[in-house]
Amino acid sequence: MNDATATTRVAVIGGGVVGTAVLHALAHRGVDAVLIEACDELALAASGTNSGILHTGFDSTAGELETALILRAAELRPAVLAALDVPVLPVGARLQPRAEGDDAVIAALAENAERNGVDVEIRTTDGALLVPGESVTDPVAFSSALAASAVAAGGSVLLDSAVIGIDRRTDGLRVVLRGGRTIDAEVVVNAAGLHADDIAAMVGDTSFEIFPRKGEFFVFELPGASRLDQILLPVPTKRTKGVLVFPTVDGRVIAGPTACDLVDKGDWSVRSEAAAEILPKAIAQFAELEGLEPVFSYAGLRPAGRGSNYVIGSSSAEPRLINVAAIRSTGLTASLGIADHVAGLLPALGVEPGEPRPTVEAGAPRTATPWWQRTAGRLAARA
Ligand SMILES: O=P(O)(O)OC[C@H](O)CO
Repeated sequence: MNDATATTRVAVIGGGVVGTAVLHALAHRGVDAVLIEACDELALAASGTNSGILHTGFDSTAGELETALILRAAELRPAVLAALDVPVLPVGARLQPRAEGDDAVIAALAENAERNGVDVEIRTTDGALLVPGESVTDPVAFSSALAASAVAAGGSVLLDSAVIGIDRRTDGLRVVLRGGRTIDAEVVVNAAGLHADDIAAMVGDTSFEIFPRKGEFFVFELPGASRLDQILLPVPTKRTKGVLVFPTVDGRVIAGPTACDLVDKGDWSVRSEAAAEILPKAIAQFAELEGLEPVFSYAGLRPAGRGSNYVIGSSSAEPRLINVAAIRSTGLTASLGIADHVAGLLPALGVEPGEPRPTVEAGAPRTATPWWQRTAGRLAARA
């Protein structure tokens, strides 16, 4: 697509896990679609700096759109992952009671899991909540493989293509890229993560605001034969799942994240106080971390909505723009469900997707450095 103006039925803005999942869903339904990403690689920013955990939704609030899409994603994921060469550790999670009152919280979480149809068990020996369906993946490989599969199925990806404007036309929207190229589309999907509010504002939609909720992580290498073969969860709150300790697909252990509300969408630094916020909580859950120096640290920025969560639907200012915004850290988990939901919004806008076809096989790109280092390193270099 080197022409100054290209035409597609659906333009997807944002090459994170949500945008790539939407492109994947559309391409596999025979919808002509182009993904537009500002960076020169996919899944930098929020998607490449999260935990990489695929949650089950055991603790999600029943009845919310976020929960419905997490659960829908869980139905769709096995078939998609079977076709994509993405590393996944199906290790399950454990929430250990530690304080007075935790038993009651665990009992309530187990009831919540049952409402959501998620398998959990309260271990009789110690009251721990076991969640066998939780797993760990590489979120960059996950996103890249979705995009590669989408391209193999007929979709297109434009990298290094920052969107600087959206113009209304009689038959759709014109997306204007830095450098002057344009993409004409009947429908535009706004999956721009941290910048979804900036994209919506281009059509006069100021109905939601995105702010960065920083999550810092510390990476460890365990000595000798020590290993962690489960995701360790603290008691979650509505705002955060708290400080987790979990194994990575490349054999390390990560502790984090913090949850620190910021203003600057470009601040990917790890704050000096982050270690004190993370390490005691991590050691309380996994004593083997005591005395170990982290080998790396990184910060992710969750695209949090100010007073909103999972803002998905046609913009009030311009129906042909579908916002997929305020997708917090569960976006990796819910991405396939989100994409399925977005595909269902298209017929009302005159784009009729076909029946979904099986995912076209595609490999995840192999990189010399692990995803958490590559992405954080790129962001630091750009800062
Ligand atoms: O703190 P939360 O709730 O945004 O969750 C962060 C976890 O790392 C998600 O895997």
